[in-house]
Amino acid sequence: TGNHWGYGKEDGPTAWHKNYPVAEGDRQSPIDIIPNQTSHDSSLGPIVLNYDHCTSINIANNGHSVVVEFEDSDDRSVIRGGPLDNPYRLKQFHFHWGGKGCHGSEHTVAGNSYASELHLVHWNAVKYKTFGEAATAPDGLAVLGIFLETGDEHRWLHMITDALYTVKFKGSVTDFKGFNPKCLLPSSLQYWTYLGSLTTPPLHESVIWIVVKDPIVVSEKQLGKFRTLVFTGEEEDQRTRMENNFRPPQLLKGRKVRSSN
Ligand SMILES: NS(=O)(=O)c1ccc(C(=O)N2CCCN(Cc3ccccc3)CC2)cc1
Ligand SMILES: [Zn+2]
Repeated sequence: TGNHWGYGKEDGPTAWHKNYPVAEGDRQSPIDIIPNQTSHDSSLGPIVLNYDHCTSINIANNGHSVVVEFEDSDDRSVIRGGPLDNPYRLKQFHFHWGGKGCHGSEHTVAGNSYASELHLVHWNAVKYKTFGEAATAPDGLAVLGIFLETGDEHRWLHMITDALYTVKFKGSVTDFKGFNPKCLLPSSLQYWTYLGSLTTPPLHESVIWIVVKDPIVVSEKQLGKFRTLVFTGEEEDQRTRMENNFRPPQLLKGRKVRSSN
């Protein structure tokens, strides 16, 4: 029906262009990042995150991923520096992941995928009045991408995974206050940056991507809890496990990927 989209055979990434022709545009995401083909740019300063007064509101299953939303009515939690000309306000973060033992990141590095990818979504509230308006502007959004690889248990991820049972079904939302996503970042914020798009419909070409080079490590058990979510609503008889909710890499089409030092 209508603009319904998903990650299945019929409604997945290869079909999105039918309802969202920009899927075949010149600045689509994700991409395969080939480190020795990126250009090192010494003018690229460090990424600065001011999340200390961030206010998480809720955690939700939107039928595509699990999303933690933030209060974004002022500049209490922003990202600045690096390739950004303005501070960008934190709006939400969410994850993309694979099936058991499979990989599920969206960006790949020299053809290699990670188990999962965390996206911290920020919007340019200096130039635009609302997130929705920013989401359609070429410099409207800044998304910080963090790779997750499996290994030892992550000491703070349990704060997310312990809440997942409350948002099993599409459309479920529960309170989720006092969570600061700074605890999900690797120690080094060295990054690659390029101009791209949302990786889900409507695929707006409005994202300045900042992909952090170092992954964080989470356990297979923690990742398995994401797979207890379902794409479908509680009222539906079909229970489709939420996994492989990632778009594969798109053509670079001549874009430059810059590397911080
Ligand atoms: N994977 S990702 O590229 O990091 C990514 C980032 C943001 C979203 C997101 O928040 N979306 C999707 C499209 C934008 N719309 C804009 C909007 C429409 C109507 C009223 C308000 C905002 C909101 C929902 C999705 C994916
Ligand atoms: Zn995403």
